[in-house]
Amino acid sequence: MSRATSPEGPGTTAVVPLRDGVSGKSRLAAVLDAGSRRRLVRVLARHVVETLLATDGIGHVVVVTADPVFARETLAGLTVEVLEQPVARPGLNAALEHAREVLAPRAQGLRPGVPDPAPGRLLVAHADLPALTPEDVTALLAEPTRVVIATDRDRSGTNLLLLPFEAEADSLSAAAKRRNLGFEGEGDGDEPFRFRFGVGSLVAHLSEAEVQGLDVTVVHRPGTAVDLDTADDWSQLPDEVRAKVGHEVPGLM
Ligand SMILES: Nc1nc2c(ncn2[C@@H]2O[C@H](COP(=O)(O)OP(=O)(O)OP(=O)(O)O)[C@@H](O)[C@H]2O)c(=O)[nH]1
Ligand SMILES: C=C(OP(=O)(O)O)C(=O)O
Repeated sequence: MSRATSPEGPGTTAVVPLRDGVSGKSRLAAVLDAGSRRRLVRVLARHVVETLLATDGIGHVVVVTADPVFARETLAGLTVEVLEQPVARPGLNAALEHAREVLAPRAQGLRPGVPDPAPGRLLVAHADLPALTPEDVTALLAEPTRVVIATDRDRSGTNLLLLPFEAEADSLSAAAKRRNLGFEGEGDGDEPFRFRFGVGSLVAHLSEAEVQGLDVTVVHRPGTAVDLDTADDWSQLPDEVRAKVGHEVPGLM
């Protein structure tokens, strides 16, 4: 069941990055034609957004995409905000930076005057997690650390990432730590947590948390670990999840 969400409501803001309906799921091209891949992207994105909407503690769900028409069609009927990724900022990490820049000022004003035990948190959730449940999301939100990473099946990637909206007060020292660690192209301070999704993103995000002085928990749960990118991922899903997704995308069975 969907809960009503609004930018003014309490809770964590969830951001779901979503590609267009044409270029995604390329690693399944050998087993699925373009129409079926598009259908799959839609089915998975709806599942993730519905799961987030059904989770207590998620106050607002935002999808960031370069293809808002596809996203709106895909998510028709769901209480979700579609945020357009600027053409000048291509790629997954840039999409998330854009979303954070738009959403952070709103998050700061979520509940003026009301003490919040976990103010201004952002949850990034990939749009291709077929086994994700509200219980999984609740478990992430309940972790006591400021950063929570739900890793993927082989424990090298990041499928969900929970973090504070804002850079820590000591972000000047964060910039210095980055330079000490030999990261290139660093600024002078006031830098937020850098999104580093891509190959090896678990280690990259752990390094980023260290640079920011943020404590971190790594979570590995059946519902958060399988992002559906390959035929092998598909084979690892529980039977009931495969039956449900396979019913909607017949080419997968
Ligand atoms: N807004 C946005 N989302 C992206 C972009 N690239 C990937 N995503 C989303 O980020 C999440 C992880 O994507 P990936 O698994 O890396 O890519 P994919 O398109 O699902 O699959 P592949 O084509 O096999 O890489 C999914 O929710 C994608 O829809 C991008 O450039 N912009
Ligand atoms: C983007 C990532 O993974 P994938 O491309 O496998 O979805 C990641 O784990 O950071």
